[in-house]
Amino acid sequence: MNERDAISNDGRLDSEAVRAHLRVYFIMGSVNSRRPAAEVLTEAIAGGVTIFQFREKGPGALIGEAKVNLARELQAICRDHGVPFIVNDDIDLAIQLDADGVHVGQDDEPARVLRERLGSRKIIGVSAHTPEEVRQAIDDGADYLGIGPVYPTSSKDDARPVQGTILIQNLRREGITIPLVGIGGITAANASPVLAAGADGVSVISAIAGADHPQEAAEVFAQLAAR
Ligand SMILES: Cc1ncc(COP(=O)(O)OP(=O)(O)O)c(N)n1
Ligand SMILES: Cc1ncsc1CCOP(=O)(O)O
Ligand SMILES: [Mg+2]
Repeated sequence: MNERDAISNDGRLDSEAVRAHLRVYFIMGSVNSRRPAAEVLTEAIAGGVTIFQFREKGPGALIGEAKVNLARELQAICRDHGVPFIVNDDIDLAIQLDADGVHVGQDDEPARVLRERLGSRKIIGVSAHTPEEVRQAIDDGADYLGIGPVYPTSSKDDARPVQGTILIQNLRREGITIPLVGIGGITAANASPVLAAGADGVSVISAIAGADHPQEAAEVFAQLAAR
């Protein structure tokens, strides 16, 4: 991530820069693609991915040194292209790699604790599924939210019930302005209602990682999210 991009003069993250980075939020680990993750990520970034989350999770996921090595490889690609590199769940890995931020869910460490550990210059994203979880995450100092699953997904075994775009819509109607993305089953064909509901971007795994042409897939999301 370009430092000047998201850090304001007082050293805090600039919320509008975070919002801009959320437009095309690509998430991937080694299990999400039949091709090498580095190839897929490079192509996806060429297509317009604006932020990347390393999510090494699920059956067959790498562990130990192999996981760290893949994370380093993907982080280097992100760095070369000015794309923020976010680590899912594994806070120690994020600290070890000096990643740009972390994404955590409701079963992970709360944002308030993570802020203590990571400081003000790192991006902290939190998954939220209810208005209460949204309020708590904001109080705890989250920089952005991941709201979903919007549509059915086969990329997360323990996903919560599908909720459509209603929570996103309601949050915006209530005047909640925190940067947020929709996640879960989002494709080029169904992304528009998520953005129309008030999401700043769409977060996807399979629609890019599983695409025959990740660059073209990312280009379509980038066009839809360009506003
Ligand atoms: C952008 C974004 N939103 C939501 C999630 C889901 O996080 P979580 O609920 O912690 O589930 P896992 O991804 O850890 O299985 C996410 N990863 N990214
Ligand atoms: C990580 C996560 N959190 C809620 S749904 C989901 C999976 C999204 O993957 P896909 O874009 O393939 O549905
Ligand atoms: Mg998690």
